[in-house]
Amino acid sequence: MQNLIELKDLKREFVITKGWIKRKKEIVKAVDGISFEVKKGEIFGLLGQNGAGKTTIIKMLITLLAPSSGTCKVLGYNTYGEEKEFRDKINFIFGGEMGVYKRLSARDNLKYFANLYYMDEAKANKQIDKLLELVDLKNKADVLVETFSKGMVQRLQIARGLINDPEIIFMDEPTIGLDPLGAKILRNIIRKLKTDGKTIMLTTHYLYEADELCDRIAIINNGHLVALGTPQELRNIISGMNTIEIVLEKVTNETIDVIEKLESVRSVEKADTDKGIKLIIKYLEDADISGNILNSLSGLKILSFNQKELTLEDVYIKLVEASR
Ligand SMILES: Nc1ncnc2c1ncn2[C@@H]1O[C@H](COP(=O)(O)OP(=O)(O)OP(=O)(O)O)[C@@H](O)[C@H]1O
Repeated sequence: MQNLIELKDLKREFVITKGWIKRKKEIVKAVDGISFEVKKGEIFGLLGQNGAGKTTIIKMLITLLAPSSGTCKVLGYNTYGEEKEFRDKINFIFGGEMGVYKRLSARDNLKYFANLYYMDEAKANKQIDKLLELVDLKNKADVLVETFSKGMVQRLQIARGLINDPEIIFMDEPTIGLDPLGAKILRNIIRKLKTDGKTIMLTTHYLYEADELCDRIAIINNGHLVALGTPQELRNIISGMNTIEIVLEKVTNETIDVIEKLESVRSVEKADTDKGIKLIIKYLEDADISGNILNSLSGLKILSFNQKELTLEDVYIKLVEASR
């Protein structure tokens, strides 16, 4: 499959000044030697904590920021120096940002952005109708954006980002600040874009969202690539451990000792919760251990028993902690 994005040993530094009296210069290595490729038609996720370097990567890809060194190519062109060759074939959507005009209607906003691309009027009108339909704003097309909910504004931003029918769409936290339903609608639109053949790179803090949407995920920490793969491949990196969560009315330390000593159990954590005392038991994946655990709890009142599969969150926390 064709690579539409290529990063090779990409770096970006910022010089910041610190201190009031003794002003001192410091170098921040926002992106510190990152390499990966994104294939045509992929939904590729960048995941990482605040300050990991995600936005800096996106900004270099969309030509807003020059790299300090390394290769940063989009559609085969260098993002710095050859930006004119591909700028009209990409677009970006920043979550939570007001990239649309509140005093205009949805349709007039899109007409304005179509004009910036010198689109022919008939072609623009056709594209606008198609996009309003895609983001489910057809009924609100001629209503002022100032009356829109956050979810509607964000859907309009998606339409704005698609006005030039880009091959690649970059999205920086597209669902930030949306309620669960609004976020779900947006995720469905992103999926639809993939089926229409678009390539999408997005950043998100929501692990569930990355797991649900992305074909592949890059986990970034402190400007470094910590892991890269499909959600399943990432889960496999730390596979080998499963979790059972049990909530009990009460439990003694002796009982916890007994569970800890069971073969295959690797750790037992105790937490006081509103619902009772929760035991979080980590054990080797292949072991069939629930029967032994239940035996050691005989006579105790079990309020809930939950066998949990490994989530992307477990992987993320483990990898980010290991990379510190
Ligand atoms: N213009 C700038 N000047 C100085 N430092 C910057 C600048 N832009 C980013 N940084 C620093 O670079 C690092 C990476 O920032 P970046 O915004 O890329 O992180 P992020 O992963 O997108 O974080 P968030 O999830 O909070 O948006 C941070 O330490 C940040 O403070």
